[in-house]
Amino acid sequence: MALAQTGMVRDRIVAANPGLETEIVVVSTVADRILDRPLSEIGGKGLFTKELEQALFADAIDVAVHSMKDVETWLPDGLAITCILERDDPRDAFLTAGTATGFADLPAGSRVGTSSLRRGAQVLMHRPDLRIVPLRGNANTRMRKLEAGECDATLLALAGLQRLGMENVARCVLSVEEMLPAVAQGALGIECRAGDDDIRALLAPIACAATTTALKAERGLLAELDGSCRTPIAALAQLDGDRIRLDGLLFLPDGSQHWAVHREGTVTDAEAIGRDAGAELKRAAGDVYFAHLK
Ligand SMILES: NCc1[nH]cc(CCC(=O)O)c1CC(=O)O
Repeated sequence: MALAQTGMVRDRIVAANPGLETEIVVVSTVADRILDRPLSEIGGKGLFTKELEQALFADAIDVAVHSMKDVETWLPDGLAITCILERDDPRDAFLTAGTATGFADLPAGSRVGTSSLRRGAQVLMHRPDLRIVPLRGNANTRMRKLEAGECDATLLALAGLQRLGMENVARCVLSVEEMLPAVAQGALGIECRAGDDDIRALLAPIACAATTTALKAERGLLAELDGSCRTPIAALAQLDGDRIRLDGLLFLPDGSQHWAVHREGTVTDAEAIGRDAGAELKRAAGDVYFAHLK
């Protein structure tokens, strides 16, 4: 998926800057190498970005293409996300080798394969009778495991499937009411050295203002909470002209309890709206919740 989306972003950069010469440098990350444990156990999301950031510092690359979902809340000094592209569909897709049309009609006791705390908690919130089993690997590996019967169903970001040209494997796309996406799901961002004005200028034409605003709110919410992969959090901001609506959910990992927040306001306040929503969730869930996750 990373290679597919990097190629797409490169094509966008070249389309906006005709004649520009580019080279794709493949950098593998810890998250690519350790596939047998949940990310929440290995240590969170820096795992997708650390080696790319080292390559930026070392001048081995000039831009790093990230799924914004995998980008930590705080970036290292000297680096910046200078460009966020127009968001693809942020929703999750439901996949099964059986006959179910969504997780709502899976037989009781079915095993849903996911190593995402957010997806697991949210499935259990709606269907406490289902079982969550760990499942990692790229989309093809997960499909193979699904077909081999390691689980009865799984969930994957629709945007990722689309970038691989695999959206047809989805049995259905889950509504955001059923499965609120991860912060920034479906959005790609470009990180570069903060002072690199030449690169900034090349990227400016492909940036999306609406997505940038939505992510300010969602990432603002995350920043107020413990924005690591150990906290099951979901959030989605939707824009309508100069209005922004933000929905957030915080769960206990077993789905037995959740806290919801909804905020509306004007786009200029996006980040404050996110922070405010995050603070409300934090207050509602209480310190005990966060102590429990540490
Ligand atoms: N955690 C891996 C990851 N990071 C971003 C995406 C999906 C693509 C996106 O959100 O841009 C995925 C795969 C998935 O969750 O199914």
